[in-house]
Amino acid sequence: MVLQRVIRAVIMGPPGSGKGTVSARITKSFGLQHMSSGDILRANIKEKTELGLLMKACIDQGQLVPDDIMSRLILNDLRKIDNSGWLLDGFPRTVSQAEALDHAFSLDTVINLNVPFQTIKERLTSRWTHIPSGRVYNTDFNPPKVPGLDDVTGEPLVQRDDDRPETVTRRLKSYETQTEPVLEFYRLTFCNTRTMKILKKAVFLGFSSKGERQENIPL
Ligand SMILES: Nc1nc2c(ncn2[C@@H]2O[C@H](COP(=O)(O)OP(=O)(O)O)[C@@H](O)[C@H]2O)c(=O)[nH]1
Ligand SMILES: Nc1ncnc2c1ncn2[C@@H]1O[C@H](COP(=O)(O)OP(=O)(O)O)[C@@H](O)[C@H]1O
Repeated sequence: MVLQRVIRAVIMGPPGSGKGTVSARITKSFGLQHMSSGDILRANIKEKTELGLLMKACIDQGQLVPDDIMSRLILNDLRKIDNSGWLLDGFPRTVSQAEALDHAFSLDTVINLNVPFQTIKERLTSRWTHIPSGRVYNTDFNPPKVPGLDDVTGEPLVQRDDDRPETVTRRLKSYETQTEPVLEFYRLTFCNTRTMKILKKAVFLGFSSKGERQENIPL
């Protein structure tokens, strides 16, 4: 099904909660463009751009890229694709980024994946990624057809440097302190300033601890 009107949506959730996996399904079903901040940063690292070289150490250590750099990068890219609908994955990660996005675009929906940290730690140790496309696999949940190779291109899969257990712990901590407040920001923004029409459309999606069940919880 391809939607006729432009939909602007954000998908949130801790690292490893399944944002990339779920985004691929949503964007295919609804004809939206998928924009992943992590994929954009990893493409810059792979191509050894100035930004990629500067940000690699920060990302490998599980720290967030500075807000001003990130907001400029993502908002510029969004403006280029804004004539079609989009689903934003990995941005905003701080309240400051959410405010920058809010000044530039009006969102229709925020989706939140609620997955316990212990489940995330297990998932990330078995995550394998095809860096050029951002496709992700999992040796338990959705293994590639040929072990170690991407289903579409046949190119090798890698384990991300920042999926090491000690870095994952740091990223989850940063999620708690810097990103969870963004959920509250959206609860307040949607409740206070949007019209009832928009409010009715806004949903939070909840997933069970195993990530399989789905609930629609109106804001
Ligand atoms: N068991 C299980 N694994 C999942 C599910 N969704 C994603 N995964 C796996 O968990 C890992 C993290 O998912 P990913 O989409 O990369 O998460 P992101 O970091 O939030 O974008 C990957 O190895 C996925 O294959 C799910 O619903 N159940
Ligand atoms: N919006 C953002 N603000 C700051 N840093 C970001 C942002 N998006 C991605 N990054 C950096 O890139 C890393 C990987 O991001 P991402 O691929 O979204 O990982 P995951 O979904 O596994 O958390 C983050 O840990 C962080 O260092």
